[in-house]
Amino acid sequence: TQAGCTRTRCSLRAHARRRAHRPMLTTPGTSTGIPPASCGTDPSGHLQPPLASPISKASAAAAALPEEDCMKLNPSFLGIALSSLLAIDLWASKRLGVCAGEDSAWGSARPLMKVVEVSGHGIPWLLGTFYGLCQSDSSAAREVLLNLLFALLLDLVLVALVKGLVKRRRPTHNKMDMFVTISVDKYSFPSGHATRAALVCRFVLRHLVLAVPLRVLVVLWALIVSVSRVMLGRHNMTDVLFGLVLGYALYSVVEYCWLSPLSAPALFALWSH
Ligand SMILES: CC(C)=CCC/C(C)=C/COP(=O)(O)O
Repeated sequence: TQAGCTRTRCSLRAHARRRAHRPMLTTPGTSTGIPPASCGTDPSGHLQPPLASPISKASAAAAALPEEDCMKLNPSFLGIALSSLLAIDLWASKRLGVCAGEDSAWGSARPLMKVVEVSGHGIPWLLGTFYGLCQSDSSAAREVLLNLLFALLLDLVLVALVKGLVKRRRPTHNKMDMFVTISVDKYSFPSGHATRAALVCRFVLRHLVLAVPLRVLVVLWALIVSVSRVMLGRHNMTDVLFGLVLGYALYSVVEYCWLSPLSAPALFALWSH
């Protein structure tokens, strides 16, 4: 937004300079010669005399510009809505960070929340899947586990890319005492735990034959992992919500690119005993 404003200001100044050095051939106010009511021209279409205050000077400069430029000066509805949403997000996330420290309101639950954190961490999931893959003796199980491994790796890469692009800092109340992190994990958008939780949840529900109570437990686990990110103060709510959406969508990509002995014979040959 800052860069956008600076660009708009520069373009205003450049426009104003060009106009000052140019004989007026058309009616000022629009490039078509029709004066817009909002641009500070008098009814005959001439510029109003310059005003004393800096704000008035800025309005006068804007008045000398075509209508499109005047419109750029107005803050957009989308911009205001987005800033308000982010402000609410920061405020609510701080209030919900009840396990952010030992001295927080629910500080005694912090060790339990950290166990939940490890249950959604990339390392146990990667190692567990890899171990399962080495141990499996049925080709059907190998296919599922190989695709889970592919999904987990894809998730790690995608989250790292988005974190590196967005560069949103973790909440100020977060203590950086997380179990194994990589460099982009100093950023918080999106939550890697939430993406993984949604992805694994969809994957497990689709490919494992489980009794209903176990299916409910899997969904509850994904929800608890996600909520715990905000409670631990690791994330703002929007990081987690976006993470859940991303993980859910990522599963569709995995399903679309499903690896099978037909589509990736070399990969399956590697794991066949
Ligand atoms: C080092 C490996 C293999 C994974 C990193 C997992 C991790 C630390 C993700 C960060 O999650 P949040 O974005 O939810 O804090």
